[in-house]
Amino acid sequence: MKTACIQSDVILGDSKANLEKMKTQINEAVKENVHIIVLPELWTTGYCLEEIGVHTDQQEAVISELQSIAKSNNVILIAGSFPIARENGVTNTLIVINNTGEVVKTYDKVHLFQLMNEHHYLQSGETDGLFEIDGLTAAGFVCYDLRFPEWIGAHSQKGAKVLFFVAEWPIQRMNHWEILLKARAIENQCYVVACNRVGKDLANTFGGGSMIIDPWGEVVTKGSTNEEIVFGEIDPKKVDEIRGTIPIFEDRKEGIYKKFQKNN
Ligand SMILES: NC(=O)CCC(=O)C(=O)O
Repeated sequence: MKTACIQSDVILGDSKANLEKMKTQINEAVKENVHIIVLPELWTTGYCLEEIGVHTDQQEAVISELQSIAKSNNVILIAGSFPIARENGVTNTLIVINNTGEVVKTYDKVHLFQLMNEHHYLQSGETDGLFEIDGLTAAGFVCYDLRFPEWIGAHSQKGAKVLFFVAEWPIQRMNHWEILLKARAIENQCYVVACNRVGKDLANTFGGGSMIIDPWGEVVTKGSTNEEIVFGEIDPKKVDEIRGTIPIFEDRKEGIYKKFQKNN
């Protein structure tokens, strides 16, 4: 499955301009016959959290345009995350669109990142990130979720073979980004596909470095710190091969873990 991560820069608070730019980049990716395209976290608005409520109205039109793009190009979009207005506030929501243009998954970021003030402006999600694409079980997460291995692991234990991460991850913690992505691939014996933005906002410079990592922890492809499209292949058979070689899911000792948690 040929996969592309579009690690774009983001114009702060300008959904229309960001969509126009993203459409051009999606067209470029489509020319390379990709199966799956992954976009970054909050790429329509960036982290303009103080005024995020003003931008939520425009997201429905953007998502509907992406649905048409997915359908007309026969491509799956792990469409990044969007600020979505809910009853209790605004969530940072990952959207997955299949190749017939249907929204097949919405996942609200569960772990809000205090260092970037998300907890002051956003509501956290409470539901899982599992979905199916072309008969393959996958899971999607948003940025800081990467630091929570129990949460990611719960998804591989439910059958996920590919883990998608969409991010706005600052450049000063790129060593964490790379090590954590590799660790999540190895410990879950999953492909990891991670798309991070580049460029700056008022508070941060973002590091790009989008990656595809195979279930053995080998880097299939890695982006630079510049705007670019990062391409790589996912081979789901490799997941089964590696799980057959070192059967960590069979060897788990669920009873012992539960006993320890209960007694402490
Ligand atoms: N947008 C985010 O969630 C950033 C997470 C991050 O930078 C980290 O170090 O974790």
